[in-house]
Amino acid sequence: MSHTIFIDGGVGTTGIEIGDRLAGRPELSLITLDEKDRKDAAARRDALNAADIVILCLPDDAAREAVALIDNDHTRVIDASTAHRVADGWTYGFPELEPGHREKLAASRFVANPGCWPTGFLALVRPLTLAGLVPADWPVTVSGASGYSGGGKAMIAEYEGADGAPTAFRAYGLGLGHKHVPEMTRYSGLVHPPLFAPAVANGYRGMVVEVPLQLRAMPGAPSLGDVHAALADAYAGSPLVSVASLAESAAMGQVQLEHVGATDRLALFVFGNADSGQARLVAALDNLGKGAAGAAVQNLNILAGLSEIAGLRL
Ligand SMILES: NC(=O)C1=CN([C@@H]2O[C@H](COP(=O)(O)OP(=O)(O)OC[C@H]3O[C@@H](n4cnc5c(N)ncnc54)[C@H](OP(=O)(O)O)[C@@H]3O)[C@@H](O)[C@H]2O)C=CC1
Ligand SMILES: CC(=O)N[C@@H](CCC(=O)OP(=O)(O)O)C(=O)O
Repeated sequence: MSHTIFIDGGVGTTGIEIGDRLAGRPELSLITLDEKDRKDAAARRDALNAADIVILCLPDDAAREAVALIDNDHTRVIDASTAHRVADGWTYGFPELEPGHREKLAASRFVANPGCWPTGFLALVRPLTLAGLVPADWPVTVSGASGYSGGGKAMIAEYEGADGAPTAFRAYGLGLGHKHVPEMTRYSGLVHPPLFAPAVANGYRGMVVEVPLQLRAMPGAPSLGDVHAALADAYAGSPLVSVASLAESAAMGQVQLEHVGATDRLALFVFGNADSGQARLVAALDNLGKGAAGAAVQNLNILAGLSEIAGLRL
């Protein structure tokens, strides 16, 4: 059976990455619009309604408009923007979130693809709240650095353009109202918003997301082994998410922005010091891979009942 797909915003940073992953797959047929039509509401309406599955790679307002242009009762939507991530009627597109979530996604019509930062954060924290190792009211912090393609065409131009004044590293989100915090809070199972301290590094793609934990101060003072076991159990057999052993992590001693390269993998590490009872949990991913395009294609595969990793970069 062939599935008709339309990528709205197909020539943007995320849209191009998705197109690359869908190319040459005989089970999919792609609707594309000419350059002159790609922002034309009538042309987009036709394409949106002709598709079995649409992937929205648009700014938030344009994504809301695209959903409003769909006037049939069957086109299924995967929205890569922030517009619908905590909206009623939408399923959060992180299949690994918790047991049973993949099945919920497979039966959904409207899927909101996670943000890149929440992907790393939730992968580290959700198994720990589920296991009761991190209490729901624990004050959690998440920090990290992202490649500048995380900011789309505008930030790429800022770093690569002739007038660009690229800096090696900049902290942002300093007002603590980053748009990813609501989805981090809701899907982690935490009662309070995590304190989120992001930064951009002068590299095109890749990100390192870190959750530090003062294990000795937590109820039951969980060990590094307890934390590692909960993560390893949660992702056992996962084709995309890996959890390094404590020994591997300790031997590695560092995680680079480029750790997974241009792939759709998500690599998790537990670092720490058993004597001080402190841990640094780290997720490495590609913001354009599992952080955006890889997740969108994984969700498309799940919705269409295809192999979950078809077209993905392993
Ligand atoms: N970059 C990343 O790492 C991630 C991005 N996302 C999300 O994915 C979405 C796309 O981001 P990204 O690809 O980075 O952004 P880009 O700015 O690179 O691409 C957005 C595309 O949408 C097009 N567009 C804007 N308005 C309309 C419209 N009304 N109709 C049709 N097309 C329109 C733009 O056109 P034009 O080319 O003319 O500007 C552009 O091609 C955003 O919501 C972003 O938040 C999610 C996770 C990670
Ligand atoms: C480096 C950088 O600026 N990154 C973006 C997030 C990229 C992403 O996940 O996008 P959406 O949530 O918009 O879909 C930011 O922090 O706003």
